[in-house]
Amino acid sequence: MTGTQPPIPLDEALDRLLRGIEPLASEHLDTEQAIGRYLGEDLVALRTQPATDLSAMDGYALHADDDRGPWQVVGESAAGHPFRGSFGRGEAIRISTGAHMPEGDMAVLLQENCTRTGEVIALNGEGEPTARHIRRAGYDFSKGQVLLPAGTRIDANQMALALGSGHARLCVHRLPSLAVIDSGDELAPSPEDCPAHRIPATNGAMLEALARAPAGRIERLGPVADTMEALLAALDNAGACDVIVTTGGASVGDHDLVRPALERWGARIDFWRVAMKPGKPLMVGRKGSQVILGLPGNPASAYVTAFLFLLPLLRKLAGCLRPGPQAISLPTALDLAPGHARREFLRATVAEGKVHPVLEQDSAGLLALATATALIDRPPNAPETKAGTYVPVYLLENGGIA
Ligand SMILES: Nc1nc2c(c(=O)[nH]1)N[C@H]1C(S)=C(S)[C@@H](COP(=O)(O)OP(=O)(O)OC[C@H]3O[C@@H](n4cnc5c(N)ncnc54)[C@H](O)[C@@H]3O)O[C@H]1N2
Ligand code: MOO
Repeated sequence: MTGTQPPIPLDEALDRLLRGIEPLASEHLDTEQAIGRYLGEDLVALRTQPATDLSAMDGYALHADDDRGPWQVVGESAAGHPFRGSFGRGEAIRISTGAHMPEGDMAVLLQENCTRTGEVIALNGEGEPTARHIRRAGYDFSKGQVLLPAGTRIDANQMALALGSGHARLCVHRLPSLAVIDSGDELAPSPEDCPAHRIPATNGAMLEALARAPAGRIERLGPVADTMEALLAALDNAGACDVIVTTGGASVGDHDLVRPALERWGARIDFWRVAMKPGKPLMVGRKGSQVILGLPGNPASAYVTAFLFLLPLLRKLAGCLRPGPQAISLPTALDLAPGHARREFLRATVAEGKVHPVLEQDSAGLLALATATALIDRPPNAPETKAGTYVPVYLLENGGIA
């Protein structure tokens, strides 16, 4: 490929990046250690829940056809301590929330709907006994039922389901390892030691933080100098990682060496330049099974391209079923000027159900980037868009996927 080809559309670029990417191998982990991993196989219930009918309320269990009272309280079913005997009409069992219902066609009388005198309860006019307060056996899930498909991310709530359905261990995919290489002679490693001709290196740390959830091990290499030797050495050091992401040096300047360095290193460049703003000089290469993403150096360009390309790539390697960010639709709070020929991602905030583009959209602006909590997705050559019109939006929290 050559650099003279026009930028390719974003959807094509994403398709070319993700096509053929297979999830990494799976392994078995203790369920509580599987947080943040993606299921390697469907989660199938090993037990039925609830295993028997349970009371959903504190009160009294009685026969469903015996709803007038009064009743003699002849026993108790507490959570973890079922009532083992039998009882007749005119009798009731004290029952607590989560306790086993006695066998038979039962109803529950809430304790606030009766008056208790010694061992006798009577209706107090506030409500009747009802079977609605019974949680039926298996209403939640049944043994053998597929509960979550392979590729689902295990977060706190999915972990609870896995434990509840009987899984002490889970089959989950390995998380990809990532090397982050930032380059540029102007980059100062320490923000406290930064003369005027330099700027603090921010992209490496930002990309590491952004990728922390879907990546396993992350290696930071850099900032490295704008020389072929320094870039080749960094690429050699990144050799064992599943994914390498570079930032800076991706454009056409005399010191933009990432592409020639990748080619010299033996990588095949799949494509370079995507019709998006920010982020045009995005590059994708491969060496064996390794994928290399070359992101632009401007911080907003690096962030947006990492959000739209790096995170989905890592998620797909980690076994995620739907690795791309999910757009929501929100009304724009301000008029949007006619868009650019490239598909544009406006940094924005969300408040009171509306999306507000931030005023500074320059791709080098750190302050505007730090203000943003969302991206507005503007199609190529978008017409002027009036305030109140619904536009597609990606929320930045959780990589836009939660
Ligand atoms: N003649 C042209 N010039 C440029 C074009 C073009 O098409 N023709 N594209 C522009 C676009 S779009 C972008 S985006 C930038 C991207 O350039 P590079 O990827 O080569 O990035 P650098 O030149 O190395 O840096 C750009 C900017 O970002 C700062 N930077 C870089 N790395 C970091 C870092 N780790 N932490 C903080 N800041 C970083 C760097 O100092 C520069 O200010 O190219 C345009 N030019
Ligand atoms: O399109 Mo570049 O990524 O902003 O400045």
